[in-house]
Amino acid sequence: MSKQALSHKLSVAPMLDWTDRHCRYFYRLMSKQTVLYTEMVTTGAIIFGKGDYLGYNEEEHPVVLQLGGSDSEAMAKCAKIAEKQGYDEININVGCPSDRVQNGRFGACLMAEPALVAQCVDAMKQVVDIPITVKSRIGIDDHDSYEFLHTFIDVVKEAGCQHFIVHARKAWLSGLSPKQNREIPPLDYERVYQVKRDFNHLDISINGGIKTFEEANQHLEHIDGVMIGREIYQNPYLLAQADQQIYGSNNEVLTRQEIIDEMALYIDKHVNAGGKMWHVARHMLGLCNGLAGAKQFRRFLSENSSLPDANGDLLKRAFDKVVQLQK
Ligand SMILES: Cc1cc2nc3c(=O)[nH]c(=O)nc-3n(C[C@H](O)[C@H](O)[C@H](O)COP(=O)(O)O)c2cc1C
Repeated sequence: MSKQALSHKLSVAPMLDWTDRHCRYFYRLMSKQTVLYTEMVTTGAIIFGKGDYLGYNEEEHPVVLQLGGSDSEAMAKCAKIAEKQGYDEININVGCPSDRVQNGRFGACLMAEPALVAQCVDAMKQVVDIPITVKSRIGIDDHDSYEFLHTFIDVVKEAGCQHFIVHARKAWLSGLSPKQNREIPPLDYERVYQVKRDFNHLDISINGGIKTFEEANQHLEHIDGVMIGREIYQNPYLLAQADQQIYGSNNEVLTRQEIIDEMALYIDKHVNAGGKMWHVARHMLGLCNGLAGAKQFRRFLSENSSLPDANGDLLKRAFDKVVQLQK
């Protein structure tokens, strides 16, 4: 029996070097319902790597592993490992344009090989019960017609992928850095809405340039889910309103002070286990954005979180600077 698909009305995008386990723990404090994606992890790292690439905190559920690869055997092997670890879903990266990723034959270049992506989905579905989903672009390079996107979805859905997250900007596979390719060429939301109209029975999420929950709710009139990346990373306190504003729930909205207190405990645990405060605090620099003292908070953390004795108390002291300015 396949496990139930997650409710993806809102998700935080997979972001390499950003959405690690500490970042996701922080986000989960603020929203119980938003779906969280890991950074992309490659099949090579999981199968041959020495690090703990799949580690996460139990509190993070619902949490999705984003996998990079295109060898169906390796993808199936990793899917099995991830399911055993307790991940709620596995998402295939068909959106990253970087050269490094293209050399490994995964990421956005796979949009040109829908049969290969379908083969991966099929192999993975044969060995796990959790959903297998795909994150893609609307097109790549000169393959930017609606038919190209339609064919991609059509072929991959036949293998049993029921949920597609479409970044509404095409990928340039050469000539632009991945960073530049997150701003150029322009977004085309209408194209993603068209996918939903044509594949009404599939779950379709939209991604790219979404900054507020008002915008998100407008998209949700056309589409099943909204994925937000950079805006949440830069302004994480936005997430504290997500359960109420997106899911219509009565979950309590944590104050920044409550978040600081919880994260101070988490940092102490991490530091006592031999970790570094900065690895957690770096994701929290934007927590006070919009408040007087936000700059001081950011600066104090940046300057002090790498000191050898940095711990949860330092986070509280950083926030005290903000509290003083509110009086
Ligand atoms: C620092 C950074 C790292 C990213 N890493 C990944 C990744 O590992 N996998 C992926 O599918 N997309 C990755 N992306 C793209 C985002 O998931 C998202 O599609 C993109 O930022 C557009 O959404 P946004 O405008 O809401 O940020 C990354 C984006 C950023 C800014």
